[in-house]
Amino acid sequence: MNTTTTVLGYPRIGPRRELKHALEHYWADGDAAQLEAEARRLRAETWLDLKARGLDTIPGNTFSYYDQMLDQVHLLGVVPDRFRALGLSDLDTYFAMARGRDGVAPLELTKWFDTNYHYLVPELDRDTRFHLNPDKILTELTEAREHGVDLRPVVIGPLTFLLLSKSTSPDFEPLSLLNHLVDAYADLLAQLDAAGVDWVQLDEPALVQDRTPAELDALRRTYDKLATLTERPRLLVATYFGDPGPALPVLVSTPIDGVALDLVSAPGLVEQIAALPSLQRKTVVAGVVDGRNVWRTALGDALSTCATLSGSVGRLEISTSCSLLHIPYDVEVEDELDPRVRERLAFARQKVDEVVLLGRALSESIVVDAGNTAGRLINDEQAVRDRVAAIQTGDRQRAPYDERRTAQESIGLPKLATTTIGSFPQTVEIRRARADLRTGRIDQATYDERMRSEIAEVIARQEDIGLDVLVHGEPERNDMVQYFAEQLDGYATTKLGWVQSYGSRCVRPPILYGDVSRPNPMTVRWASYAQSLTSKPVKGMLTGPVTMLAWSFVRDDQPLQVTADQVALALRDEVADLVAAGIRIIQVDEPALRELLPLREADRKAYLDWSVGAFRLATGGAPAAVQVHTHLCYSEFGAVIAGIDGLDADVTTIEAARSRMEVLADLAAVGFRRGVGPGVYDIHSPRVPGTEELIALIQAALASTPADQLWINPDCGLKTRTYAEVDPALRNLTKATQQVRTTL
Ligand SMILES: CN1c2c(nc(N)[nH]c2=O)NC[C@@H]1CNc1ccc(C(=O)N[C@@H](CCC(=O)N[C@@H](CCC(=O)N[C@@H](CCC(=O)O)C(=O)O)C(=O)O)C(=O)O)cc1
Ligand SMILES: N[C@@H](CCS)C(=O)O
Ligand SMILES: [Zn+2]
Repeated sequence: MNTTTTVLGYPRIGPRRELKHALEHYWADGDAAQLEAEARRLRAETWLDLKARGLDTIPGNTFSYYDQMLDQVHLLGVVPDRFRALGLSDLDTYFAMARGRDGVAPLELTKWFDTNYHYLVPELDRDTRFHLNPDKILTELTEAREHGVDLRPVVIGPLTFLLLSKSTSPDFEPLSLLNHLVDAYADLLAQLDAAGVDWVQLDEPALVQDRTPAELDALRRTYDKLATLTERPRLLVATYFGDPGPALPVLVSTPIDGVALDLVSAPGLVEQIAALPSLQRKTVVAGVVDGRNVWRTALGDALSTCATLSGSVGRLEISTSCSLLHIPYDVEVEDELDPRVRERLAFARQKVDEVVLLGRALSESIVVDAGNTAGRLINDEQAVRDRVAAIQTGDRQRAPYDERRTAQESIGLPKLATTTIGSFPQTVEIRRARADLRTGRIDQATYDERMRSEIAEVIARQEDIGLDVLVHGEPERNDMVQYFAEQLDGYATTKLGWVQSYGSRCVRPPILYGDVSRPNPMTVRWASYAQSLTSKPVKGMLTGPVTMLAWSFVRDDQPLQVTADQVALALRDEVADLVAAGIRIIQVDEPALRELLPLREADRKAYLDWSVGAFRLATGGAPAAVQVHTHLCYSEFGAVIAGIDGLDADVTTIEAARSRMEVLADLAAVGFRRGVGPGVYDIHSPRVPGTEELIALIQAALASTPADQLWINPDCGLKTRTYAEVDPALRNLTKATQQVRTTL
């Protein structure tokens, strides 16, 4: 059987974060030619590498200077007026939309489905018209041909584009622009056809979420129209991150040429494929290699899935389940990883090799090493599993809130208590100290001393600013997840396993490969040092179990719920140690609580049960007099309001500045009565909020939240900001709070 191979997308930040460095140079010195040359080099490197590895079809337009949704805004010519009015070059207009400029707010940044990648949200209104601008895609086609490579351009499909866009006119639904948008796609397809493109990939991940009958009808109309055009390449519609459910029969009833399906997150699709006769005339791109986790594929299982499918489809193409954007480039460079862990891993390059190997095995009937690593758990700790098995309901239950509230009065906080979320700016000096420790230029004692002096400065600054609850500033943390993973057994971390989070910002998700336990306290020495410098309360600062999983690559041999409880028990021990060290307030961050929420409503309750349960297990041992805080950010919270209440934290700080405090009304609606700190300072923007503006936000918050319940704080941690921004912003925050207090 002639089976071909492909991947749905590829990382673009560069194996050594070359694009990050080129972007940051450009933003500092404006040398566009240098940035463009580096981008061209990275694109060519990717295409040639994929070709050399033997991939049959190479995806195009997977490179982006910042984000694929932002590219689509440029492609469709829907740049909001406020950016056009700046009169900048195309490139600088693009970056202005991503980062803001001259007091103009950027597009909103939000999470891409249930991943840790952030996209920029297109803004559409009732007057929006599309003006196609396909130069980027066409130029890349030409560039690739110069290297002897033909690409399958990847663009976001029209449905997903509209469903992820934001309406900026009242009573206006972006979906009402569909007819105009489909015309623009028709024009695009004609131009790609004229450019000699064979296949184009339209990504429609929005189909794996619950869709209304009207949306399914829009789906049918869209692809009926696009697929009956005479001047077009062959159309591959890709869904990923789940099961398209009722959207699948609708989609395949249209005359599109192929469909890509994620058989890793939805293995049940294999049976559905067999039951859809129209697929016997189409190409099915079978996502059998997990594109978003790092475990080697069980090749024998994947092979038998492909063999089953081959009888039910017109043509089979082997692929990854989704774009490889979400995993690092190359495990081969990770020479410090425990070999027992490393041999179980496949990063993007190795996933491509797996896809190619599967293709050969099917086409040439060669035998592959089954590669099944199941049953070879490393760090198999019976004691950890026994402890999880022995968890009692009461372990997730603190004293009643009223009792806690009375016990916590001794902390002595005013109404409208002010605080920050934890991190202070990660300065060049802090990062350099960590790099110097890594390369041996300084020793551990010197590094520790530098961190202590940073903590002392941060404490003194907060006292001077007049904040009520202080933090130590998290200078010692390279990342809020990696820092803990480095200290927990059962977790590995990488040297170069960078994954793009947004724009030039990257993270190195740790690898949770076995049973998790905490050999030693992880934060106590920093927290107690900070507390020793002040009579004001210092918050201990931990990352919660759900976020520890969401921002890691997690073992897939047991339910997430069990792994979450293992991490929670390690954190519970840390909480106990912080309490024993005299810390009276402990924050357990769960910014990813919303992110892991299942894409379909039907799966959400079970998720919220275990995720909230894990948080409560981590915090359940805190005595009544210890105030537990949590912090959530990066999303809209409507769907998890009951979960937030369920966390039972004494104080919840939450992103709100950009949503104008709407979250408070949602919380009030579920009878939320514990402390709440809606962020009044949007830390995602370099802008310093003025005192009057902050007073207005605090007063808006007081409209739905009583003063003795309300906290005043920024939206999120300050690590990405500079002191020139943070210092005046926090001074305005305390000043605004004092003024509002006089009116209470
Ligand atoms: C809160 N967010 C986080 C998410 N996921 C996480 N895992 N962590 C998060 O904090 N998801 C949602 C959001 C996303 N937001 C951000 C915000 C900022 C960053 C970011 O700044 N990333 C840094 C890398 C951070 C890091 O790991 N730093 C290390 C290594 C620093 C480094 O690059 N060192 C250089 C040498 C530097 C020198 O010599 O001066 C080197 O090694 O070459 C550290 O501090 O030690 C980034 O640079 O992109 C990410 C997500
Ligand atoms: N404590 C962390 C939370 C970020 S979501 C910080 O302040 O950076
Ligand atoms: Zn945050």
